[in-house]
Amino acid sequence: MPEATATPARSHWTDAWLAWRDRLQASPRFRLWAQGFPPTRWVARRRAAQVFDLMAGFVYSQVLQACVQLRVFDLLLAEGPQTTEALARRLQLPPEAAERLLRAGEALGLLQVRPGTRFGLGPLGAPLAGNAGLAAMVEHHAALYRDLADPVALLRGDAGRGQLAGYWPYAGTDTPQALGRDGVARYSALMAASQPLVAEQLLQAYPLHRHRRLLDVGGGDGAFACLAAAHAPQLRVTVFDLPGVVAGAPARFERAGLAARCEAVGGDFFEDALPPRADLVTLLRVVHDHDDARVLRLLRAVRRALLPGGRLLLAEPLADTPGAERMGHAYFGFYLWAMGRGEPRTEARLRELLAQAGFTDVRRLPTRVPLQASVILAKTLN
Ligand SMILES: C[S@@+](CC[C@H](N)C(=O)[O-])C[C@H]1O[C@@H](n2cnc3c(N)ncnc32)[C@H](O)[C@@H]1O
Repeated sequence: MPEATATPARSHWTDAWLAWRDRLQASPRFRLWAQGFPPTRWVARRRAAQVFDLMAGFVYSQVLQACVQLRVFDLLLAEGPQTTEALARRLQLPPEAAERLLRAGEALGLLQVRPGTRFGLGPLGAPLAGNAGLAAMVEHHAALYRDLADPVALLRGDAGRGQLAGYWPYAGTDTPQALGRDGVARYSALMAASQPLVAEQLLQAYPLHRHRRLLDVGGGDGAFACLAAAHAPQLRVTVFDLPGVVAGAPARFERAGLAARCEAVGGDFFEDALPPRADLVTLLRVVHDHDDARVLRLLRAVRRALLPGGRLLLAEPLADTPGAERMGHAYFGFYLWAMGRGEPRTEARLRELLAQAGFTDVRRLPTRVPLQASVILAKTLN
């Protein structure tokens, strides 16, 4: 391996103070003292619990995975609290194994012990019950979990093409148009199931009633197109995505009774012209999948597709979102690395890219749960 040429690190006036603080916090004697000293005791306990949670988080995720795969939350919502024995029979688990899972779920707030030694939904399990989008998200993490088994190999690129890269095949090819329906079916179903989580944030943040023609770029097989058309009865909607993906859209439009106002166009948004004359373009969970050069190409194509003064709505989880900091660089940073393309971006970085692509009046619109999606609105100059 060629030796990396290291740039000498610049020093800063805080270095000496921070080095002293680091040495202090790393010292076992100081830790013992801080754990016993009343004013610092609570900080020491909280830090210890935070470190433990980082260490054990992968176990918690797999407890959740087991509950979702076994449909524990759906069952408890439909049938109410149940004893361990009854649940063991329903889940087809040995009673001791069911007890282990249920107690773990209780400790994580997913389940709750109810009177009569029965288990019911806990405060974190209840929102998952009956939520097909969240369940699909949790289940597809099985692929990422396998890729993360050796995180250093993943970072060094020694692990080869991983499971997640296979899940999102467009991220590993320069000819995504060639992907057939089979290759895109799994992720398209996941996106359709989880799209309401994004749409509910976006439609609350930005009413669509002032627009006439919406183009949903990278819009999958039309899940958002349907939600938007149902939300705004005056709107005509075109969904643009890879041919293998949009092939499923007409049937969705028919089922929703929206075929008269919704249409689907297949193509590669890096190579093909986008359908013109939209007064609103949406890019939902699309930009973070691609590197800066591709994003610029896409944004310029979007600008060309918009009528003068048209708007772009970009919705995706942003890095450095207050209150959801871990979601950006930690979760999406590793997720997209395993996928093989893309990166989480801050609002500031997206603003730069939008300005370079010829957009103006860029605003972040408040959303109720920015963890699910942040929304950025921009206007075309021409
Ligand atoms: C993460 S999914 C988001 C789907 C949808 N917007 C949603 O939020 O449910 C990204 C979408 O971009 C599409 N896509 C990726 N590369 C593309 C390309 N070069 N041309 C057209 N669509 C592409 C994918 O097929 C996929 O449907």
